[in-house]
Parts: sequence; structure tokens; C-alpha cells
Amino acid sequence: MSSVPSPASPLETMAQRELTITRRLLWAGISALSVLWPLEAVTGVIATWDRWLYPLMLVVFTGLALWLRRRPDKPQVVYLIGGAMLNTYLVAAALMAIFTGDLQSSIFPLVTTTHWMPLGYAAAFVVMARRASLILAGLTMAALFVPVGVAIAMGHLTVWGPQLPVLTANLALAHGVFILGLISIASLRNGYIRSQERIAVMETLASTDMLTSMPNRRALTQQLQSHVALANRHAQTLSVLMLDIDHFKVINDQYGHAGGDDVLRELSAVLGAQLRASDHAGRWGGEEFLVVAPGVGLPGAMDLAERIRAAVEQYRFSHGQPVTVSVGVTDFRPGDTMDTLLRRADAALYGAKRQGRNQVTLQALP
Ligand SMILES: Nc1nc2c(ncn2[C@@H]2O[C@H](COP(=O)(O)OP(=O)(O)OP(=O)(O)O)[C@@H](O)[C@H]2O)c(=O)[nH]1
Repeated sequence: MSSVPSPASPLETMAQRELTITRRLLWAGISALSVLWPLEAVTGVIATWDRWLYPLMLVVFTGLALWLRRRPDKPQVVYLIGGAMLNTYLVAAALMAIFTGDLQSSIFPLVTTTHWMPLGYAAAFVVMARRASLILAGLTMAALFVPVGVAIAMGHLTVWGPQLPVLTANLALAHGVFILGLISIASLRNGYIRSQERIAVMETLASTDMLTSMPNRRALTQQLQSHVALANRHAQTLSVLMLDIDHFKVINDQYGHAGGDDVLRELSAVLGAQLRASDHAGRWGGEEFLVVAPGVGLPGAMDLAERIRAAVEQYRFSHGQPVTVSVGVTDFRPGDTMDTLLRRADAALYGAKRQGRNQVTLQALP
């Protein structure tokens, strides 16, 4: 009925942004691994397991990035495999460094793996609901710090010296504070989504007629204003039809206000069925409707008006009585404003009423 392009909902935009961030995170991971693997190998500091795991992760992340390009509709596969792989690798690598070595041999892999762990938490907060990402980050932290804490408490890791308890406490605090920061950002994001949703609902309410669900006068005014501006700038054709139900007061008097409301609702459906996707129609007020037809000249507008008039006349309304409409038609003239156009349409409608109603009248002159 109306060609107003529906704006992307806030949730759609968020989903697209999440996809973009996921893509960037994957390519950042691929780039980081492409640098770290040769760098650590050449300098001889690479951990034994990383000789195999770095290339394996490189292959998996590249595969996930390509999958995301082919199937952007199924990002969950990427979130699941990518997130599980990164978190498992980091926790396993840190535990291996602690439990299989001493300070001298394991400090490098321990520090490097633990300072990548916040990436895993952050990625989860980007793509998952706050509660799920909080659970995942908490589990990841617990998987690392609980076994190490228990082992330290039981005196199993004395080979590390006094540095390990301090390092563990420091890391646990830093990771905890990082997760708190992420929770704050996630709260801000949720608040933003909710306010965007409320704005979208309010915009729809502000531009919709509650009785007929058609665009209301405010929405039609905006449409007409922008089409008048386009017609003036690009010399485009534009026509306006103003419709009014004949003797509507009598319908109200006979069938009550509710009966009159039913007629308005049914008429809006009859009207909508006659329009093209490029036409804009709505309730102008009371029992008056307006059609804005961009790209339609006078002959086309007269045809449309006659089609609408005949469709209403033939329609069997639920109160069982015939209903007719009078239609005033005019087209855009160079230099027209919205007001001059509407005045002509109104004058044409007045002419149709004066000449006996249930007819279409053209107002070609100013
Ligand atoms: N049921 C209902 N009636 C409405 C609504 N808005 C306006 N009306 C009624 O529409 C009627 C319009 O009456 P008039 O302006 O005299 O026009 P008419 O009876 O259609 O006569 P003509 O236009 O000259 O053919 C009034 O009785 C208004 O109360 C509405 O939302 N619902």
C-alpha cells in the first residue's frame, strides 16, 4: 500500500554489527597467529604444543572466516567452534605451563596464554546474551584458577617459588576486573537496544492512524512534502487524490459510532487494494483519505480515482448498506507547494460533493 522503505530494526542492525565484529576478530586472530608462530619459532621460545596448535588454529580460524563469508545467516557455528577452540586452548596451555614446568621454563607460555584470555571473554560478550557470556567467562576463569589455587594451597607447586601465588592472584584480579568492565559495556548496549526499540515503536505510533492502521496525517504530510520537493527539483509528475465518504454522518447516526468505525476500517482495506506499491495512502482526518501518487500524471490519477470510487460502490460493507465516496483529483504544477496542491485537491473534492457526490472531479486550474 505504501512504498515507505521500512528501516532496519535495531536488532537487525545489532546482528549485522555483531557479524562485522566477529569477522574482524577472526581476521585479527589469523593475523596475530601468522606473526606469533614464525616469531616464536625463530626465537626458540615456542612451547612444544604450540608447534602443532598454532597451525591448527590458523587453519580452523581461516575456515571459520570463509564459512562466515558463505553463510552469514549461520554465525552460531563460528561462535561455537571459534569460542570453544580459543578458550580451551588458552586454559589448557596455561595449565600445562603451570603443572609441567617451573618458573624458569614456563613463565613465557603462561604469561602469553593468560594475557590472551580476555579476548575470549570479550568475544563472548560481543556475540552472546549477557548472562550466557558471563557464565562462559566465569567457567573459563574457574577452569584455570580453581585447579591452580587448589594445587598452590596443597603445596603441590612449590617448584615455582613464591612468585606463582602472587602471579595467580594478580591474574585472577585482572581477569575479574576485565569481566566487570565487559558487564558494564554489555549493560550499556542492552540499554541502547531497548531505547532504540522504544523509539521505533513510538515512531510507528506517531505515524499510524490507530483506527485503520493506515499512515496518518503526519506521515502523509511528510511523504507529500518530500514528493513536492522532488517534483519541483526534477520536474517529476505527481498527483494527489482527496477522498471523502458521502453522508457519513447518516451512517454514524444509523449504526452508531462503532458502526461508522467499521466502515472506515473496511474502506481503508478497499482503498489499499486499488493502489500500487509506489502510492502512499492514509487517513487525512475524520472520514477523509488522501492518496499521494508520485510518477502519476492526470490521466493515470483520474483512472485510479475512478477505480477507487467504483470499488467502494461495489463493495458489500458489513452493515449491509451501500457506501460511496467523492474524490477530488489534482496534479503537480511547477512552483506548487504542498499547500497549493492540497487546496486544489480540496476544491476538486468540494466540486464532486456539490455535483451530487459519488463521483470524481478534476481541479486542473489553480
Ligand atoms: N465513526 C466515526 N465517525 C467519525 C470519525 N471522525 C469523524 N466522524 C464523523 O464523520 C461525520 C462527518 O460528517 P459531515 O462532515 O457532515 O460529512 P458527511 O455526513 O459525510 O457529509 P458529506 O461529506 O457532505 O457527504 C461526523 O458525523 C463525524 O462525527 C471517526 O473516527 N469515527
